[in-house]
Amino acid sequence: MTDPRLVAGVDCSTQATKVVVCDATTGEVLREGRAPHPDATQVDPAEWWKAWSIASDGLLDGVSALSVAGQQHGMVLLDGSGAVVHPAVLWNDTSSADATTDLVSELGGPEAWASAVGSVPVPSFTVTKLRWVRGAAPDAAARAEAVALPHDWLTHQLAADRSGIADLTTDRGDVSGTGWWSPSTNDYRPDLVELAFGRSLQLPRVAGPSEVVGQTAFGASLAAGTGDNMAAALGLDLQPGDVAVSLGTSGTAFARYSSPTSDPSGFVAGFADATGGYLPLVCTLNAARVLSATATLLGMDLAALDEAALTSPGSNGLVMLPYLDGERTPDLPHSTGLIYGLTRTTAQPATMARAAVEGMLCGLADAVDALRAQGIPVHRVLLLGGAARSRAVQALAPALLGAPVVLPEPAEYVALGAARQAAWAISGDLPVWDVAMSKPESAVLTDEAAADVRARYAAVLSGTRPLLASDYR
Ligand SMILES: Nc1ncnc2c1ncn2[C@@H]1O[C@H](COP(=O)(O)OP(=O)(O)O)[C@@H](O)[C@H]1O
Ligand SMILES: O=C(CO)[C@@H](O)[C@H](O)COP(=O)(O)O
Repeated sequence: MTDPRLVAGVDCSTQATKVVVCDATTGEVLREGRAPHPDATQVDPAEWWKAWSIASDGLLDGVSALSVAGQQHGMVLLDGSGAVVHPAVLWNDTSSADATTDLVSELGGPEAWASAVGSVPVPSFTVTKLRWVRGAAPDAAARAEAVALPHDWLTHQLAADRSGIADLTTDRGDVSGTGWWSPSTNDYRPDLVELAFGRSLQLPRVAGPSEVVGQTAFGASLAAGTGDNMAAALGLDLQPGDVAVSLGTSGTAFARYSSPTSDPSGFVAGFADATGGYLPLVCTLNAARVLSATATLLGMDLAALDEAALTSPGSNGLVMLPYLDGERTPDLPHSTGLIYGLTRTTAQPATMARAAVEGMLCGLADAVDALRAQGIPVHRVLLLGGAARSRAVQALAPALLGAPVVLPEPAEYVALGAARQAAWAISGDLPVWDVAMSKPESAVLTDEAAADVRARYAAVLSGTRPLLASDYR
């Protein structure tokens, strides 16, 4: 028996699957589970199914509707029977860097892409992975009949009432990160699939924002689902003037917007949201894991790193370019991290801890500035994701981001947004769920000191850009 008061949301993100079961009217979280994913940039989707099974174990009794949000962009290639033909290539896999350069130029350059699909592809975009797989795994490519995103695939696995790949579905939000769908025309560009892959593929049907797209074996209705950032926007109920800065595996800055954007510089991706609107977004490859890697380097845990960064009187000119996994924004897929400004004074664990927090936040400060440059109002920043739990991040963010910062109560906002979409799908109304907010730690940087930190970061980036762009291939 299902209970219309119980809805579930799933976040199949990079590092883990998280599941929440909520009260459909209030959004109160009643049950919660999570399970980790392998630490890799190419992952067998069966691992997501395994993680979902563990994370949802014992939680689903009575759930009447379910929605899946997923990490954006991952390429899941399926054969005619729906079997996976190659490990999913994730958003943070940079193997398609050369394919990206070729594809961007073949269509006529960044302007042509921005005008066709609202975004200039970087190696995260699915379209570049399609081109890459042709050369890297020709046998798998030859068997492929359909291409799906992580949330499309998991939704398809959960739907007990589908007969094959022709029944695959996606939504506007997630499909807007493929590079073959235009948010401004709401249409696929099959010619771009052919440009990348050399032939056509079955593409999922784009479901409406509050549509029911199937039924699970346990009797719940399946909502359309969406990309993880679009789901976070729903979970936070972002309003005009709100910018979310999410510090998870990726660093993202995004806002809901009433019209499509198109940034030929490639900084701002012109995505769609999960409600029928738009979600301009800037994404960096390096966020929370910059802090965990620095903690490992310094032989500290995250709490000690935090304490050290807060007690340091400043970074004293020590700059960390935090491109530990290559970087997406700026577009430097082959780059590595860089520490600049070592002296006997700055060669201290606390200074290094401070430089790591500052470096990560400077990347996001550039992201927020890029949204401003697109005309998006930034009245306040909502800080979320794993690394927003860091007290040092909370204290440094307002001055570095140049905006008042609020902290939504720690919660799984992607999974919550998916659950809210599930409630919408079965009731026909998008419920209003309260999000409790608090103020961050008192600021430890003056605006002047923050401007200095950002100027040094910008100078090190521009001075070393040629080296970062070409080295370490
Ligand atoms: N107090 C903290 N300080 C810094 N990083 C943290 C803290 N708590 C969790 N994290 C980091 O947050 C990350 C997970 O964040 P999350 O938003 O769940 O990521 P994702 O959605 O990409 O899986 C992990 O890398 C973890 O180390
Ligand atoms: O690629 C993007 C956004 O364009 C990433 O934000 C992914 O959607 C992965 O998100 P997390 O796992 O870091 O939440």
